[in-house]
Amino acid sequence: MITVENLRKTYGDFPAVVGSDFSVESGEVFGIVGPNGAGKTTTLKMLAGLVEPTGGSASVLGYDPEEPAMRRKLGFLPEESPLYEDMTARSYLRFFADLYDVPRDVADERTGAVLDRLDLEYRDRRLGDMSKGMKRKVAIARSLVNDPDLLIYDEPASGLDPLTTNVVLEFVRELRDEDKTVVFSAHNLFHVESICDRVVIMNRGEIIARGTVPEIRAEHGETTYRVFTTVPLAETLPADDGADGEERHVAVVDEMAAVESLRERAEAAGGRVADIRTDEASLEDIFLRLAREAPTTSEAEGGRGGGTGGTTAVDESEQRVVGGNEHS
Ligand SMILES: Nc1ncnc2c1ncn2[C@@H]1O[C@H](COP(=O)(O)OP(=O)(O)OP(=O)(O)O)[C@@H](O)[C@H]1O
Repeated sequence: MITVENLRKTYGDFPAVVGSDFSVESGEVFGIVGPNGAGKTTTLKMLAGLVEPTGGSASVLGYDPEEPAMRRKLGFLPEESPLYEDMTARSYLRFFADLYDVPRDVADERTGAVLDRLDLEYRDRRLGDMSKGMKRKVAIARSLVNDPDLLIYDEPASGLDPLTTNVVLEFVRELRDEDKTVVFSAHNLFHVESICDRVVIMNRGEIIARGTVPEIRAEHGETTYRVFTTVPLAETLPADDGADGEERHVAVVDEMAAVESLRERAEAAGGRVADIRTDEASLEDIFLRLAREAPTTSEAEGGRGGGTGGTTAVDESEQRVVGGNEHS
């Protein structure tokens, strides 16, 4: 559905995306995750044909993303959805239906079903009078007006309250059940961890880890073991007594060989290992460690200094949605 090879974007001499390679299979929910300024939006805009890459290639739905035909088959949700404040949700969605040549009755039914699932009432309210969460729901409905197979969502749940976040993420998960493919970005790792089939983690323009969440955890996460013994050993600390009132001591180790060593020494001291608990690193832990450790090509080249922040100038091409028209 999507193949990306050595995709790059440089703004002036600033490398926003440095040689990305990944593919997205049909029917997947694929997450691009990273902190502010990591290059997520730039990547998504290149896939949506809204930003021209500086190098490399991307194939989306079998098209070069620059081809207008591709955009007609895509649903793109920008990070900040520009909405016409004076329009009602209903008239706004019909306006987009017209642009995509979708008959109004079909569009009304399609977007109405989306808004029902997203729990949005007040469809005749002015967009300017809607809350941020309500506007986001209208923008999501807009992304589906043309019934696309592929959805590219930039931070769909950013800035929403926890309840609305859950509604939106649950909706994204359900899109997969309808054989849609979803690529979305997030800086909140919890969002990706809960709904993505596969993930790439970006930092400072580069992909620093990839795979399913369990794969990333297996490759980059440190599993630690809390080993409870019934006798004190050199590296144990006192712990609460066991349920049976038996004395307990605990040591935290990060490899099975150390667990075995504790077992042997506990037994040699007349005790035993009473319990072992495994603590798996969260995606958040892994991300923080990788981000700390990752040397960046761009840094080596002196292009991207430290820090992950930066201001994001809105590219004019974001306004293009269908064909070469300027709107939205
Ligand atoms: N049009 C532009 N002109 C110059 N620099 C840009 C432009 N767009 C993005 N950048 C820079 O490129 C880097 C990557 O930006 P991008 O918006 O892709 O990151 P992001 O991961 O989506 O961040 P955020 O989570 O804050 O949206 C940032 O340092 C940003 O300032």
